Amino acid sequence: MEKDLSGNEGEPWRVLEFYSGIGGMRYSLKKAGVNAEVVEAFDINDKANDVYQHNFGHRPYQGNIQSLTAAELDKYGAQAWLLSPPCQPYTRQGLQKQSGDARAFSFLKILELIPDTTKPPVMLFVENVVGFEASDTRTKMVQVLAKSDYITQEFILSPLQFGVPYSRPRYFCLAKRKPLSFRCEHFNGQLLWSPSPLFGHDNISVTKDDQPEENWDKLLRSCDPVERFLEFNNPSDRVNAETGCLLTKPVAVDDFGAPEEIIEEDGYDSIGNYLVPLNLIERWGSAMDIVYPDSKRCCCFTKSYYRYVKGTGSLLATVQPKNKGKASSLKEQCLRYFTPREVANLHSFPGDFQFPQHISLRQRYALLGNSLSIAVVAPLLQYLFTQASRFASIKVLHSANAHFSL
Ligand SMILES: C[S@@+](CC[C@H](N)C(=O)[O-])C[C@H]1O[C@@H](n2cnc3c(N)ncnc32)[C@H](O)[C@@H]1O
Repeated sequence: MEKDLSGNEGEPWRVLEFYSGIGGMRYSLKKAGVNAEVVEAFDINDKANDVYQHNFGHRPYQGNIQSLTAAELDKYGAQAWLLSPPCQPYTRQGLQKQSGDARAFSFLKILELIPDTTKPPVMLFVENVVGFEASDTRTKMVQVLAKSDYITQEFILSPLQFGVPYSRPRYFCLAKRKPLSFRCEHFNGQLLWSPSPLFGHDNISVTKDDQPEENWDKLLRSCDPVERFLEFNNPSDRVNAETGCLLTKPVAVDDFGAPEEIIEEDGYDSIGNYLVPLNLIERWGSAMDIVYPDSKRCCCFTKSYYRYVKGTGSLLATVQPKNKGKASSLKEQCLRYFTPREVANLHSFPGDFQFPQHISLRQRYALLGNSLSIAVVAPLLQYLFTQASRFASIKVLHSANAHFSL
């Protein structure tokens, strides 16, 4: 029998959110319908913390996670830890130094504190880039967790598998401390490439080899079109090919093709801020990933979107040519950047998520690029917080939820 998502007989689960950024995990927890309270969030970046505070009314602990001690963590009495550590040590574009990269140290340090805490968390959730699953950091993580009595299930999933026209495959590790168990126990210790266990289908093949291309084609067809995620999508917002984008004044670009940030009089709400300058199209057009309002897929937005065009995210053609693609002149297609609100929409952030006014356009893109897809993380958290058997959950809750004081 499955337990509902409430914590300790109606009491919320106490959760710590490490590497909180702009709060993607916290939004996902809310969306998952988990009865949980984020008792503290941790991030070293003051701009990320400004955004988090603006939306949640609480400023995360601003400091290096590496310097936290087991005694400090004990004070929070948390039963679940959510972690999205830096991904640069594992990205294909990076040096792939993995656990040897200084940016990986804090994550391993925090995991190694688990046996030293008096009440270790009963659930953990880790998010990272594809590539992490083959790293020595992942090997060390699994060893540390196994030693402390955790069982794990790992996933590689993309928003495309949840109806969102957005390719952002990411690695996830879900861990539970025995005697807690997963709803689909026979996937313990496996790396799964399908969300089907999250929906209670435990008889479906979920390995990488079980995902033939025709399955992906089918998935893409079932996604919503990109236009559903646009904030400038009325005919009057579409840039006029003859007047709009051709009038765009050439914008100064740096050596990498990054346009200077020029904010139009009416702030970030003007479509004029997002037009791709013609001189940038002339220089970098062949490297651009272009999508249309009716497209069913766009590329992952990274933290360098708007600063560089190559491999950082898609551009939107606001004028649909007769022949899509680069055969038709890019200049006629009136290319524009996706706005930060549109990137947030593709990350499935709620409509009331906002940036405080002082966060610049580049900072907005950088913070969003570092964040995560709520459409993917929410069902994973729902799966994590659902216990397999009433017996197991009651037993653990008695030991894990004894009263804590802050
Ligand atoms: C991949 S992002 C996570 C973003 C977050 N999940 C969100 O929804 O925005 C990693 C975050 O970890 C923070 N960070 C990196 N190293 C840190 C450290 N040693 N201590 C505290 N925060 C750190 C960065 O500032 C960044 O916001």
